[in-house]
Amino acid sequence: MQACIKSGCRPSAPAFGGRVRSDVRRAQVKVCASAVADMQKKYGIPGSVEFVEGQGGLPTVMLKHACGASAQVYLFGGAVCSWKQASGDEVLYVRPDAVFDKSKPISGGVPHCFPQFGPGAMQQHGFARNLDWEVASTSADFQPDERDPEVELVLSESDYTLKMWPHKFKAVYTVTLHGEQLRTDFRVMNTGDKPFEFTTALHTYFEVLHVDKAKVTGLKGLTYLDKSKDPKNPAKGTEQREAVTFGKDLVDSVYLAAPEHVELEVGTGAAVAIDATGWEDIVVWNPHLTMKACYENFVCVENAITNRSITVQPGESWRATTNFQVVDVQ
Ligand SMILES: O=P(O)(O)OC[C@H]1O[C@@H](O)[C@H](O)[C@@H](O)[C@@H]1O
Repeated sequence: MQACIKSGCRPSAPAFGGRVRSDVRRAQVKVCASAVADMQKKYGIPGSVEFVEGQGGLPTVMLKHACGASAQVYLFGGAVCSWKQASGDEVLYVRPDAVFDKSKPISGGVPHCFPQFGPGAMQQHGFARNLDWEVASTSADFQPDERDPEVELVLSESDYTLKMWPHKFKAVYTVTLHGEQLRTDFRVMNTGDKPFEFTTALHTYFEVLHVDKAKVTGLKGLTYLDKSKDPKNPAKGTEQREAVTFGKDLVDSVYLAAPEHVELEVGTGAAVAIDATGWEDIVVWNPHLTMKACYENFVCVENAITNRSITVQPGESWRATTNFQVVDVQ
């Protein structure tokens, strides 16, 4: 039997919020409706991959697995904003202050931090979560006996990105549903003629029953940088606890050279197992009272490259994958 994220359930809070000026919104929705229809015609796969308008009329792609699981990906930011189990239970979290008018990144789901995790020279977390990604392809192949719906998104340099980061690149992000598992594959290619460097993360927001009950396991013994007091001069330490806990204060730590498998217990008896390749660090973040309205409901566990920059030579690429799965707490 599949583990259920909400066993020991509570009613979930509405995931999406935010207001957009109505005239802006009407214009945006009109443009978007025809763009979405075009995408559906070109890339839609009946029953598996469907292009629909999301919040604020933004284009999204819905991945639907035969088991009943689904994922919704916004082209703005290339952000997975919903991942539901076959039961219909949501695993990710979108903050109530999230806006869907492109005035800022969507605060929630799985935003990209690229080409900078931050703090640093450019805007916090870079530009990839502020831009429209393009659909490169979709598929729904048997893997092996059911179809795995998949979308491949791409982001390349533009005048906007070149001003901040003077490099030619192609970022390719593939999101797949394999049964109830959510899989991501992120590749960064250097399409220019000089090497470049970047840091990056998948800034994943997970819904928890209550932050007091949430725990991240698998980090014991690791060196961490605690950014909660001074992000520019983090305090270094070694994690002594079997589980990182939350709810008493701001938690904002980067765990270096993290293992490929960590788990977030969400407080219901279920956990999200995160299996990664290519990522090196894990960032654990909960804003505590700096976000009074919602901090009790989520924890971010972020696969990241933060402590050193990745260098990619011209014509070469870097790659990292994640596999998210709901499991029962052992
Ligand atoms: O940009 P967002 O989604 O509000 O997230 C901000 C937080 O993102 C986390 O990744 C950082 O570790 C925190 O330091 C930062 O405050």
